[in-house]
Amino acid sequence: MKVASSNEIRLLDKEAVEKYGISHEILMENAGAAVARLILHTASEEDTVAVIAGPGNNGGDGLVCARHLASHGMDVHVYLVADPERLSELVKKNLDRVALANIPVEKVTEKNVEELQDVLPFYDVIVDALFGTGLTRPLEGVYKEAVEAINDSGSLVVSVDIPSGINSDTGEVMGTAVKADFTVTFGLPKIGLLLYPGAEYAGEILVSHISYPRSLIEDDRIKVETNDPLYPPPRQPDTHKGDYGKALFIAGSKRYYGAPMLASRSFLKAGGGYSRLATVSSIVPFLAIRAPEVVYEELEETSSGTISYRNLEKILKLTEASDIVAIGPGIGLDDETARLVLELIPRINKPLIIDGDGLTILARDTTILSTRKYPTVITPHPGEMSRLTGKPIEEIKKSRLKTALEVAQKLGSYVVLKGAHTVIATPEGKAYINLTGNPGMATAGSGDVLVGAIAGMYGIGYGFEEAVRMGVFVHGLAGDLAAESIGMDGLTAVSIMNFLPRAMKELRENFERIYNENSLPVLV
Ligand SMILES: NC(=O)C1=CN([C@@H]2O[C@H](COP(=O)(O)OP(=O)(O)OC[C@H]3O[C@@H](n4cnc5c(N)ncnc54)[C@H](OP(=O)(O)O)[C@@H]3O)[C@@H](O)[C@H]2O)[C@H](O)CC1
Ligand SMILES: [K+]
Repeated sequence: MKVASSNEIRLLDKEAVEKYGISHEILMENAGAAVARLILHTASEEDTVAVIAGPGNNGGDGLVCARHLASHGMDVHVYLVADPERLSELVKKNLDRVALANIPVEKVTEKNVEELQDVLPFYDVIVDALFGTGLTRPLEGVYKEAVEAINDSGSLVVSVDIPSGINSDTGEVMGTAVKADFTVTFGLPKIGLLLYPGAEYAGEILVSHISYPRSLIEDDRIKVETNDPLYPPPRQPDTHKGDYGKALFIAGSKRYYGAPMLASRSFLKAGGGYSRLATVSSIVPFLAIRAPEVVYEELEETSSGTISYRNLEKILKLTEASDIVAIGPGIGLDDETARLVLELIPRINKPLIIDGDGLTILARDTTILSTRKYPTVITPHPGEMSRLTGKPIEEIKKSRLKTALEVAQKLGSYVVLKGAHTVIATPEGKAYINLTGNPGMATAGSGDVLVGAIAGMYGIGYGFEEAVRMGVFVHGLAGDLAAESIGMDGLTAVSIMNFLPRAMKELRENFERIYNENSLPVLV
């Protein structure tokens, strides 16, 4: 499903009216009715409802909702946090309709806003219709106090379009924000609902298309989408291991032999066919015990136990017999090894995954990617992204989508910026926000399993972009299945790896359910 910025949704809003003859009044009526429908599905008709309406169209949606709930016999009160004289004509029209339907309306100002703290707890349901995509600055004064009263109420909170106070483009909290149980968002989901902390404040998100024409919902001008799963390519019956991809992992060192094991083994667990690990000879005997199904290529090592530059030609030869190559997990930062990595990246004539220390080394000279003729994906966590861009981590965490898109464009590479939620950006300027995964996956080695999962998706036959997307999707799904089975606390990278087969089985056998459980529900 497409995910819109506030500007894009305003553009779609404008085109719905100007190109498709759908008036703002119809859009607002559908929006308010959608929120009412959710409440009628969720609460009981005996419940009492407080609608907190703000000064703009978000408030207007709230007023429409109030009218629909009242017509179902619910006990509804409107608290108008706005100057009625400054309302737009359409919002004023809906305020008049509310008054004409004898729905009590109380004006909230600085003088009486603190009373909300006392009265809101008596309502079963609170509709947060203060601000939506028109929020332009941090909430202060009466609005801030209204939000805090909503959050302190203990009632069921339903936010209209976006929790008031959440920035619809970045997910940032602007001063303060409503913590909703549900958010009904209109037209298309907003980016700020899918990026933290907005994603946490939104509660359960439901989308209502409010009669937007399908062409607007699927408009290619909108470059961000949720990372919805794609059905896996069929596994042919008469196959041999080579059919599911031959992957080469250039990884590991005397100090880090967990990473190469996790990456090369996850490739097989995700369905890949033939996994080769080129690593320092001193750790091969240990790895061979833990991962006997991986084929090992022993490499000469430096005095610090990392892969020596002397292996350059041998490694290039190995890449020729591979379908996809991954470089970096646990490879270390030894100067000689770094020189080898910088020499290999432009000369590996295969699709390439660069991860871990390989990214820290790449940060020394990202221009080497520009000569590559084959697709590349980099899989940084925010710290590695900070080294690649020179931007502070805090800034990256606040602008994950923008940073991923910028770097993908600049490096001509796919970017997987890990974290909640992981963002995938393409060199063509598209982005996917992944919805699988859970906090338990923030564990050492999780990224190494992701490398193997991406390579495995390519191995089973997805195209490169699809393999990157689906690697992220199944990695998160495996983490979710693992958490379901053993809880989040004890979730380790090995647990995630061991649930990759189950994730693939679920994907093949219960695709519809997996799809529905991991994409945004449309409110009907
Ligand atoms: N997308 C659609 O198809 C539909 C959207 N609808 C609803 O419309 C809102 C967006 O409505 P809008 O009127 O643009 O803005 P808001 O209602 O979110 O905000 C109202 C005004 O509040 C002012 N503002 C902004 N930030 C603050 C602040 N921190 N403190 C005080 N006031 C603030 C701002 O006006 P200013 O002139 O003061 O800047 C806003 O304009 C969308 O979210 C949907 O709910 C349609 O109703 C249905 C279709
Ligand atoms: K809102």
